[in-house]
Amino acid sequence: MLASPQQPPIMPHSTQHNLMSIHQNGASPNGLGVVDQHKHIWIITGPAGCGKSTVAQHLAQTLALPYIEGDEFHPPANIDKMAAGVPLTDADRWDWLILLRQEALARFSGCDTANGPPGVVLTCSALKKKYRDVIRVAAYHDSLVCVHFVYLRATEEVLMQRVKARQGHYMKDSMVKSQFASLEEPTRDEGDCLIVDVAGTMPEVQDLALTSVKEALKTHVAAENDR
Ligand SMILES: Nc1ncnc2c1ncn2[C@@H]1O[C@H](COP(=O)(O)OP(=O)(O)OP(=O)(O)O)[C@@H](O)[C@H]1O
Ligand SMILES: O=C(O)[C@H](O)[C@@H](O)[C@H](O)[C@H](O)CO
Repeated sequence: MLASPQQPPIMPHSTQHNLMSIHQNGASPNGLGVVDQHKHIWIITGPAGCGKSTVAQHLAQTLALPYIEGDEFHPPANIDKMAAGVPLTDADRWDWLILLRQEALARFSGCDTANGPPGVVLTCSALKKKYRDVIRVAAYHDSLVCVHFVYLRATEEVLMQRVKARQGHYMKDSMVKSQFASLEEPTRDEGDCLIVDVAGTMPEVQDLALTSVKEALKTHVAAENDR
């Protein structure tokens, strides 16, 4: 069993780096009309059924960024456990979280933003603050990496309905309660989390998430310009 990783708190990266330029003509690799030298990891988080995959695919497609489906990186033992209706423990999740962090960084390795993607979109439930801290370590060794969480907020009742209606998925609605029991919603103190209400229709939620990400990037750019 792995010990719980101890990490010091991390400050939001948006105030830490120098912006290179803003495109004058609006054309940019990330589709936002903004170019900077940073590599942004957008982690779409929340309990089972909150819409992580749906939102992440939309963001990745619209912004032309690589997309990593975090659930594909669970070891078979974790999937078997969840399919059997047994909630994962912290110990079940540490290696998976580290793997996701490595996978996101791998998309940037060996490339600067002129050659590689300016960001990556990753789905990960990241239910607890200490799980988010594991992902935040991505920024420790590369000052150009910025980590942002997009938390999809919903009530337990809404997610019960959505998971119940979903066909052919190992995660059944009986697991939603335990997901909420583990959930530590991001607080303002964490500084790098966007919160998106997912009560609306799918297109509404996708638009909200996209707008939030664009706003966060603009804020990042403005903060860099002020430095
Ligand atoms: N805003 C929405 N309104 C109605 N249904 C939605 C909405 N967003 C997603 N759904 C549906 O809810 C279900 C869960 O969505 P999705 O698979 O994207 O969630 P998820 O967070 O990735 O789930 P999991 O973590 O369990 O894989 C899907 O059937 C999806 O079509
Ligand atoms: O941390 C967890 O408990 C897991 O990541 C779950 O959230 C599932 O992977 C996901 O919800 C699939 O339905």
